[in-house]
Amino acid sequence: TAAEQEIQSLQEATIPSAESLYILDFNFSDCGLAEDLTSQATIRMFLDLKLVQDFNIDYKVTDLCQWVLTVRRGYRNSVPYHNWNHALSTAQSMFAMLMTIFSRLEILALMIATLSHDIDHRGVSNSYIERSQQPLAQLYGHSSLENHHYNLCLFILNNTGSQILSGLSTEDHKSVLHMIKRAILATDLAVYMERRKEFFSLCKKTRVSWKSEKQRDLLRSMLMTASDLSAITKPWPEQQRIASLVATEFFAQGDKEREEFKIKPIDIMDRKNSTRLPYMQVEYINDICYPLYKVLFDTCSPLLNGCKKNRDNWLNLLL
Ligand SMILES: C=CCCOc1ncc(C(=C)O)cc1-c1nc2c(CC)[n+](C3CN(CC)C3)[nH]c2c(=O)[nH]1
Ligand SMILES: [Zn+2]
Repeated sequence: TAAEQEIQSLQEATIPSAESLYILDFNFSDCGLAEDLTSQATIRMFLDLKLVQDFNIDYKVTDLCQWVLTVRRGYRNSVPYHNWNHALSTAQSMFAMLMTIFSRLEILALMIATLSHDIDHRGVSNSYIERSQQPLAQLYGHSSLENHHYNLCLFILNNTGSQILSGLSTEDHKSVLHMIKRAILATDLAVYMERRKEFFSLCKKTRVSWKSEKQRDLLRSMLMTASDLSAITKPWPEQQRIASLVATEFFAQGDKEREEFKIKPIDIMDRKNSTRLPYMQVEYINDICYPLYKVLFDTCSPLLNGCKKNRDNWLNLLL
């Protein structure tokens, strides 16, 4: 079949180096990459993080190739923003950020979680799903989308031919699945806004030893959000391209909320507010994004600088 063909050619492909794919750059943008190169870039990240050798992931016998292609196919390219490109750029931010602070097993969990964290996203938010009483809402209640993304991620990991965790000991397997679940559920912004208070107060302490599992779990969760929102740190032209994708998706949800629920959508999803977009963006950056990058990278770092520059770029549209 075409799918088998695709796996075959990915298996046989010579995977380009990280440098030639620019996946170590914080300015990385996936919009230039052809589809098959996005799968190869994913394989390259697993190879360079030594995940394939450390966890003897079956690479030649398709497992990793099939897993990557199955995850990629799990995203809907009909959705303007929450599609495979978003998953890849989220994983690429994590890849670029992964500090030596993390163990091999944590790196494995974070790379699988970033790539799988929005799988089968429908282009609508949790609140829309809860209000429309979709089966997902009955099934999961809160963080319904994130629970769904995790369950699909688990399903693919258990599928014959894409069991990239089959080489792990029972104990490692158990803890990596736990870390993946925590990491994917952490991408619900409501969860992030709640847990970041604790993280910010922790970081205020002069010396923080990221030794306790509880603190490491918190740091992994914060890095998931920092990766998930990393589009806000990209160079201005890329930022504007992404803004129109996000607007397309958000305004479509707003239209549906007006039509189906006869309610006024929240500002960011109301196309009637599109003139206030720069203002809403400055708010979004100030309230949600900037505080996280500031604390995470208090020294001047590409992500913090990128985010700061874009706040000024949006401010300029206001003046
Ligand atoms: C209509 C929106 C177009 C502009 O919006 C954007 N354009 C570009 C980027 C980017 C480059 O990351 C990001 C955004 C952008 N993204 C937003 C998100 C999703 C992470 N949220 C959540 C949803 N929840 C509300 C309860 C908070 N608010 C946002 C916002 O105001 N702007
Ligand atoms: Zn996401």
